[in-house]
Amino acid sequence: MAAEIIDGKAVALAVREAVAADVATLERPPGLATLLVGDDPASAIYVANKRKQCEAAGMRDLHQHLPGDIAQDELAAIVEALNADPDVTGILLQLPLPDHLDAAPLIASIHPDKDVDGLTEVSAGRLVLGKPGLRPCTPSGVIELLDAYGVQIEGAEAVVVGRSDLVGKPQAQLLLARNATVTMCHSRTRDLPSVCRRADILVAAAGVPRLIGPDSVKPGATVIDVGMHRTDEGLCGDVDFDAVSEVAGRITPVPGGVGPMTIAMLLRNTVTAAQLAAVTA
Ligand SMILES: NC(=O)C1=CN([C@@H]2O[C@H](COP(=O)(O)OP(=O)(O)OC[C@H]3O[C@@H](n4cnc5c(N)ncnc54)[C@H](OP(=O)(O)O)[C@@H]3O)[C@@H](O)[C@H]2O)C=CC1
Ligand SMILES: Nc1nc(=O)c2c([nH]1)NC[C@@H]1CN(c3ccc(C(=O)N[C@@H](CCC(=O)O)C(=O)O)cc3)C=[N+]21
Repeated sequence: MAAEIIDGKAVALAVREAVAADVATLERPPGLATLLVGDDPASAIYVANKRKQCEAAGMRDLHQHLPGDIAQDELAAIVEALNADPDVTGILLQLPLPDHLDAAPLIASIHPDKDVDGLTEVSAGRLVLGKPGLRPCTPSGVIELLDAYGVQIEGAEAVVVGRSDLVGKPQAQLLLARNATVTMCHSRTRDLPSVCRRADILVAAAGVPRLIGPDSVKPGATVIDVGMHRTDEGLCGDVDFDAVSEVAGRITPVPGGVGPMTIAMLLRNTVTAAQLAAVTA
């Protein structure tokens, strides 16, 4: 039995329509400041998509394309100016940055109520403590997909492969907050396939092309592929899609799975940030 394909494009479209409806009820359109430093081609495509969808949802696109040789203190000053600017609802610093820049202090300096990527220390703390706040886009998009397909999270065995600050760690926290039994795997995990086979919900975010094969999947499990790799044959994920589809109950494709959700949740977060700003104004 082939697995049901989880259609991230369709769910993302529904989220964006709901966001546009929420934007229409706000007094002022939210403004999203995307910062793209340098000319990484993949980042340029992502940021272009974010900007296009931001405008389509009725929000203001406050993009800045900065030179690849910008100094750390210049970039820090731009973030500070955006923090202070009431027209700026959300700030997104596209990663990775060029090698001479240190991303950590820049991310840390983003005002937590404008942190639409959910990457600041305050946002991470709010997530862990179960307080309202802005959640990282990719893992919250994964939760949205699970909900859209009626996958039961409460009580489920969830295994997350990867423990990055951007994806794996917040993914585990979000699943835990929904009462899954969560296991986190990483590069030092002994016998990854046997741990993965416990999963009712398996989230692959290791950044290793086709790391997850059919021997790592319990029959009927829901498999979510966060990985994104450009190969000569096109895009692929961290999951061996063709082989795993024969075992899994549901599976996300790459492209058309988690990727579109990341952008939809960024727009959702921008509306949430506008609402947070309205409360504190
Ligand atoms: N679709 C989307 O919207 C997005 C997709 N991505 C994609 O998701 C993937 C992961 O991204 P990100 O979290 O930023 O990546 P990172 O490289 O920051 O983290 C990778 C994690 O996977 C672990 N890992 C690496 N190799 C293995 C292995 N062989 N077995 C088990 N664990 C392993 C690492 O372990 P350790 O900690 O021990 O080093 C690390 O925790 C990438 O392909 C990225 O392109 C990322 C963001 C958004
Ligand atoms: N500060 C920051 N926040 C991020 O959220 C962030 C980042 N930096 N750096 C890089 C990763 C990667 N990322 C993706 C966004 C959209 C798609 C996406 O739309 N993917 C489409 C395909 C796009 C294509 O064809 O290239 C899909 O999977 O269908 C993928 C990956 C966000 N990231």
